[in-house]
Amino acid sequence: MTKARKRKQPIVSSLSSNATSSIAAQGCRNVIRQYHVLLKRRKQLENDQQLHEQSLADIEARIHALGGLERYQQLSALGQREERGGGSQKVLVNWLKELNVHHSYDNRRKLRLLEVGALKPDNFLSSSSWIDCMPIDLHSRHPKIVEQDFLLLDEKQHLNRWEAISLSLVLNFVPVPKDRGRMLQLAHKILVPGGFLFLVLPLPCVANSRYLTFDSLKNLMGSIGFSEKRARWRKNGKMAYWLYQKTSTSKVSGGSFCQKVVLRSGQRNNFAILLTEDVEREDT
Ligand SMILES: C[S@@+](CC[C@H](N)C(=O)[O-])C[C@H]1O[C@@H](n2cnc3c(N)ncnc32)[C@H](O)[C@@H]1O
Repeated sequence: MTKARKRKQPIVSSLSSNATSSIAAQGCRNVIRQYHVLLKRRKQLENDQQLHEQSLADIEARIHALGGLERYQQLSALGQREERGGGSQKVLVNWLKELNVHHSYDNRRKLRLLEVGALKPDNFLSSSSWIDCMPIDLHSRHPKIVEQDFLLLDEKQHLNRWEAISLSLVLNFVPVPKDRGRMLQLAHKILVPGGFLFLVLPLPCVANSRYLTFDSLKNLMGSIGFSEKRARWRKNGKMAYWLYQKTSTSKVSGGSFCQKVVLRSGQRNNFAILLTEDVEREDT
């Protein structure tokens, strides 16, 4: 009798329990990393005066070969599954509860949360009695997720509209340091005074960057007008989480945090966040 052959599952598309093995997780991380590298390279080529169309076409083809944004999101969603510890929203909700924020809201007046980079429409379902979440993403995977680039939000329309904003694993997706800064500054502008910003980054973005340290991030956020309420990471862990509160007006001026400064040497990554001098200052 011939032995029934087991069909091999491709590492990245399988949603079976195989996918939760550490080898599969490593495979996912590798693809996600390659995707980030290609996004950065594409942005560099787009900005290059002597644009090599051939190179750009090559990058596009490689992004396409990896499966594009849809595949990237599919792999990222694997990381959000319960067996891998679930999504970061648990950390945000727990922190808000620790700060007793939930006591100020109820079914009639819920906390208005803008979730940027939402892979699922119902991440905050278990807190829906006091959180009203609007999920947005560059590419919507569900009718309830609004397809919207956060960086292109109409600032005036969103002014003072949000009591909390979540940027979980979004800043590191953005390839240009100035756009990362713009994201944080825009979040500050559209939050109500006292509003909360939840930030999640892969730990190496801060723990092993040439241009960013935990202290410099705290100062950079302070200059935008955020004070750090909570921070969490583990040595040798994968993720770092922060909760900030909008406590003051922005004080970004005089070039601090507006250009790259090497803070540490050695074998490190180039993750950086650059701010733009306050528009309000330019207006006055
Ligand atoms: C790694 S996934 C993060 C998913 C989820 N928030 C989490 O914590 O696991 C990054 C998501 O951010 C989205 N994204 C990146 N830049 C964005 C932007 N400017 N506006 C809206 N969504 C963005 C991407 O499309 C992608 O779905």
